[in-house]
Amino acid sequence: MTARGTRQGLDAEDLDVEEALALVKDGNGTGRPAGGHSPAAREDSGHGTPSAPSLSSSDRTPGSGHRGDAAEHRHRATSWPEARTIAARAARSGAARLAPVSVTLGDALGLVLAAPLTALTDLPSFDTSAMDGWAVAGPGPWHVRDEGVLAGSATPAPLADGEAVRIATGARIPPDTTAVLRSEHGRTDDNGRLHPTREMQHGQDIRPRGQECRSGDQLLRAGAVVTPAVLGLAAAAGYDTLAAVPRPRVEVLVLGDELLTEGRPHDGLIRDALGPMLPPWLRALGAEVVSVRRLGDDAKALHKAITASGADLIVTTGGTASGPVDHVHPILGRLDAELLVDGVQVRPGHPMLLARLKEDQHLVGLPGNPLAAVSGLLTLAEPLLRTLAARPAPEPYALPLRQAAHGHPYDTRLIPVVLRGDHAVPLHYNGPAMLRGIAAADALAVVPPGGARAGQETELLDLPWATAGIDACFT
Ligand SMILES: Nc1nc2c(c(=O)[nH]1)N[C@H]1C(S)=C(S)[C@@H](COP(=O)(O)OP(=O)(O)OC[C@H]3O[C@@H](n4cnc5c(N)ncnc54)[C@H](O)[C@@H]3O)O[C@H]1N2
Ligand code: MOO
Repeated sequence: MTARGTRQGLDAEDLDVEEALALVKDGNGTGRPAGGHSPAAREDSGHGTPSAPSLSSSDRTPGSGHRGDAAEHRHRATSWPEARTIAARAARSGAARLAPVSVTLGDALGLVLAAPLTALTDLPSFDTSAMDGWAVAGPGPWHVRDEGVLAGSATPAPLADGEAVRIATGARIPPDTTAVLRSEHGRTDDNGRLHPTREMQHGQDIRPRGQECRSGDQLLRAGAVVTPAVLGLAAAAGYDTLAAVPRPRVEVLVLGDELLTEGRPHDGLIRDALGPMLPPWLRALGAEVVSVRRLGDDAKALHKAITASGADLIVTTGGTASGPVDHVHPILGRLDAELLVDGVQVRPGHPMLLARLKEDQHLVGLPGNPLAAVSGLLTLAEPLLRTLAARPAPEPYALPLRQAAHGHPYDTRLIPVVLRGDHAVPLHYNGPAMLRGIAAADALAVVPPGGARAGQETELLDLPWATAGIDACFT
């Protein structure tokens, strides 16, 4: 590690917990192309502060003989915005579209309506009292009937002029009622006659039948997201089931012989971070995760799992690069898959890929480094799943950065940030193998090639739970 790298490590450890998780103390200025650092210094760049561009190993060593590979990769790699567009477009092709299903209200939350929500009844479906009090006929004083009218009761007898009846909010209005007098606005005299204590308007506090809608009115358009409020409206309007776009079915295949599913890392083995992280994140992106399988680095098992899968989307983790046990590319080749995206000009995560396996089945290959996998998830899986689920694209938004963020010379960088006031504050620990930054983040900042100055408006990708809360997005 360079002196700079060591210094940054100490800086980070010297911060108190809040600061260490939150704020970048940077000013390093190492956003320069390869050549100025030893590879060891560049690897994770001192606790992953945004000080150095995450150049791939072949980029790092000019004249090492790998230069051609890097240039070739960059040539093939898709720009970050284009990769997202391609992923969304892949889901739009006719065969990929998911046929609408009929789901009970209990299962519809978060889905998108496949048909307009049309009222099956007038709302309210009968003239109803808006208040507790008396239904009255004509101007007061009134003679009050003995029996009152409660919500849910059958049609009450008509009122004669000068007559009143006790009525509850939501109860049917007796025929010939002219107004409802609120209980706090009526006084009964010694003879038991009811007097108004305020001036009254004709029809006051009566909700007439059809005030909100008539049977057949369109309440919501196809494409509306089913929120809790939509469930309430649908029930009120007479629905038991809804026609909705189903959640895309996703199968996760976790690759890597080095992965442990419990205990502490030991003997060169590490914990699988993606198995626990991806399923709930995919659900928050609208997917139904049908299975999570750990396949090790077994090419045959991977081939079999892909060919046997009936999922709309297969997500693999690891094995995207060109190491001896990186099987994803060779197997996609054997399967004659169409590589729609083969590498993206983004850091971390540039080896990510998107392939069409069948007309209605895609595969997103996430790199194994955990933050690189997050990058792939948001770059390729998010637009694909969102489009398959017919969800609306989030409105793009930007905030100024509190501190400068060093960019990669050619590629987009995604950097975890917290939102403080009207600024985005870049976080430490944003190296490709690190989750410490993203675990404390509210969003990812999209830093353009060349970096962003302090105060520069920077596009943000929200993390679903940061805005909606943890329960709202994992239904
Ligand atoms: N010669 C090159 N080597 C590498 C390049 C390159 O361009 N040329 N790119 C590097 C980058 S950038 C990334 S990212 C990785 C992508 O690697 P793979 O997708 O093939 O992933 P693996 O090699 O299987 O794993 C990489 C790294 O991540 C760890 N890992 C894998 N799965 C998990 C998991 N489920 N939970 C936690 N950690 C995981 C794995 O142990 C490795 O440390 O390639 C670079 N190499
Ligand atoms: O930096 Mo790699 O791009 O870790 O994914």
